[in-house]
Amino acid sequence: MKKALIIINPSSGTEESMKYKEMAEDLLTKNDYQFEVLLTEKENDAKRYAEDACAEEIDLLVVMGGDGTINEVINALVTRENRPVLHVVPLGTVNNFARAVDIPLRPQAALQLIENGVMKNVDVGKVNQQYFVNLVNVGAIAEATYHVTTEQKSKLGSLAYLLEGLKKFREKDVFRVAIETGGDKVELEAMLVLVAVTDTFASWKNLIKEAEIDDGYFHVFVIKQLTNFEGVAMLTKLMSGSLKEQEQVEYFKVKELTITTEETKIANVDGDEGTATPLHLSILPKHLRVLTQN
Ligand SMILES: Nc1ncnc2c1ncn2[C@@H]1O[C@H](COP(=O)(O)OP(=O)(O)OP(=O)(O)O)[C@@H](O)[C@H]1O
Repeated sequence: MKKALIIINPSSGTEESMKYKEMAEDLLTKNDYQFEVLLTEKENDAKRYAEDACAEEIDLLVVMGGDGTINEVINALVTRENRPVLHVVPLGTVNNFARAVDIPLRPQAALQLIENGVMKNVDVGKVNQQYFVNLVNVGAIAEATYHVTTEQKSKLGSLAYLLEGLKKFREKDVFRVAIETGGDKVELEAMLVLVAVTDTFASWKNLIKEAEIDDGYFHVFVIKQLTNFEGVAMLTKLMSGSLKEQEQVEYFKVKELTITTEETKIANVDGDEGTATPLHLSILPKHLRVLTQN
């Protein structure tokens, strides 16, 4: 019999996870899995459970939660030899990972992947000692994230970040940044540096149309100082997926890079405060197996 583990964060999103627990159990039983269910109670529980699952050579790891929970699990899986297939049931408010990998956003539909999902190998980014599957950013949006309250987040979802980010843009917080890649070094004045693995940003898919989750590259955007008018134009470009065509944007497509800022800046890694500059980034191509739709 195949072995599975279900990890549930009962506090994620609208807290409806228990409704889906039984559905997952039924589907796993029907598909010849022997399984266990573990509920998280606090930060790092999901990470610990996922590490144990690797040690026990589990075949399938079902994770029900938001991006925070998924991020913990991914950080547990990436360094292990025996990595189970990851199956995500999105229960968060933003669900960037599910959007990026084309996992249905309706939990009932996502659960069906146990039966009819296909396996996709996806890239993972490494930044200093941390791993990420979506986006690292330094500057306005990174700082905005810390000012968004839980209440704003549950009311406005990803829009809350965008609004706080725009406020920061208006404050014109510019910093000097050096981007080094393969022996080349570029120095720029920036308001925001984005390093994307996927095409999804703040819950919108196709915003970074250059990026494919399995192309083996980072897509790096350095957004230079903008006037208010340019800021609006840039947002429009961003919404149409053509950010790199904006004059105030420098774009790099690379497998590894180092980002150094004049003063230490905190980088936001997949939605959470992550690590401080300098950032050393490298891509692990097609490193994780994830269940997605046909
Ligand atoms: N039982 C629990 N009660 C409260 N917090 C928990 C519990 N279990 C885990 N956590 C914490 O909740 C954090 C965030 O959860 P998660 O990202 O899955 O949901 P979310 O915040 O609703 O989703 P999103 O990030 O999309 O808004 C986890 O990183 C963990 O620290």
